[in-house]
Amino acid sequence: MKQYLKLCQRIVDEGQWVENKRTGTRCLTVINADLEYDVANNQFPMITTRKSYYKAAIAELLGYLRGYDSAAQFREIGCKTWDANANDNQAWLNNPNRKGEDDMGRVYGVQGRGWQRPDGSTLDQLAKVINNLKNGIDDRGEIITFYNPGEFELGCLRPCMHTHTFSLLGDTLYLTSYQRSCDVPLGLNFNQIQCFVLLALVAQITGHKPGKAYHKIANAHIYENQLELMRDVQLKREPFESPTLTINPNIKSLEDIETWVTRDDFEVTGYQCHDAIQYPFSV
Ligand SMILES: Nc1nc(=O)c2c([nH]1)NC[C@@H]1CN(c3ccc(C(=O)N[C@@H](CCC(=O)O)C(=O)O)cc3)CN21
Ligand SMILES: O=c1ccn([C@H]2C[C@H](O)[C@@H](COP(=O)(O)O)O2)c(=O)[nH]1
Repeated sequence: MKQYLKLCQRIVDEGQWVENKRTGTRCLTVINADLEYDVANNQFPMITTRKSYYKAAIAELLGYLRGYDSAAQFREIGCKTWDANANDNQAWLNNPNRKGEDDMGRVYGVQGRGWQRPDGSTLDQLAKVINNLKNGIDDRGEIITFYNPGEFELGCLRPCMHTHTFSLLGDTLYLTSYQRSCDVPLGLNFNQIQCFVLLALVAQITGHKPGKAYHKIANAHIYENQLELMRDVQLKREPFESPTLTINPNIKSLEDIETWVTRDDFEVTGYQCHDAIQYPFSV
């Protein structure tokens, strides 16, 4: 939690204003942030200086792992975060590749589970990584990437947290996640949780101990219409201790994740937080 507040304060103190053409809203911006989550000791990185909707963040991750491509599928599992980008983003609405209401196109999990090869077949990146890790193999390329520049025009948004690298050292599993663009008040609250849960979950289904998750961010920003709430409200609050996360131990395979797991298979204990803050969202 301290590292999150430190990054927010750094943006407030040292950030530079950058115009953003896509949203039309300027962002106070810094380059390069490194965050770390201690999954081994179950220090669940939930924001405590405002209410965090962690179940929606986990549902979003489950949707990515299942290869969802529609905001309706995300809504069904308890996550509304893709409604705006699928249905209110003018550039996407004008894009002839959009297949209708709620379509997100070839983003995130579509690339992760069905990367298109030139011969028309598809590659399931996630299944490859999980199979290898289950068999104790780390080929130094246990990488899942959602970033496919050749298909950007087929999706509503380029992936933000775009690449996840798993590393096995003895019987401990590590994760390094890369993010190109980060909405620190809104998105990072979700992304921290997702890095943690991705490592904890993959460790559980591949039979390893989780170590640390390393989260590397290139462009970290606060939108102009979020700045006052961050600077004058959230940053004035004292954080509480991190809660812990319990994952249903019956989750044992990728197939379980694909078929029956829900956001209610994840429970947080000892979460104490300040009042909710509603940050504006830029589409
Ligand atoms: N400008 C922007 N920021 C983002 O963080 C973001 C995007 N766009 N587009 C794609 C996804 C969608 N994400 C989102 C979208 C909405 C919330 C959000 O509204 N969160 C609220 C309430 C969540 C709830 O009620 O479930 C929050 O207070 O955290 C969070 C992440 C993250 N990404
Ligand atoms: O997981 C996510 C997804 C998105 N974001 C934020 C980062 C940016 O503010 C926008 C995306 O805009 P681009 O113009 O495509 O960079 O969404 C996030 O923080 N986390």
